[in-house]
Amino acid sequence: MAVEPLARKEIEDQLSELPGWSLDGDRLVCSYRLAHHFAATAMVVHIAQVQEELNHHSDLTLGYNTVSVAVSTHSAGGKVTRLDIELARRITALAPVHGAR
Ligand SMILES: C[C@H](O)[C@H](O)[C@H]1CNC2=NC(N)=NC(=O)C2=N1
Repeated sequence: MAVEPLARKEIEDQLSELPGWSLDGDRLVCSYRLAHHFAATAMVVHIAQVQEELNHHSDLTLGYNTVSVAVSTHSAGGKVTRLDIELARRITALAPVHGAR
């Protein structure tokens, strides 16, 4: 079943419950800072596990002690859908486990 792009108002409502996340063009983005490189790497692996579970994948960028995430739904023309909101919620929930800020 095709997943539909969310209306701007709906995205903004959802973002109000996703601290640190914002809309950058058509993508939801968030950047985290961690204590050191290994912690950042572990967070990337954790996010990858969740993405495989959801079958929905972000563009993930690993820095020295940073993790940046950008997500949109390819099959919806690169727009934000409920699948992106769900992934953002899951990443937000796992971030504190890694001490990410
Ligand atoms: C075949 C597989 O279901 C698709 O390629 C999935 C995988 N992960 C995906 N991730 C994202 N962000 N958008 C998609 O449309 C998407 N599609």
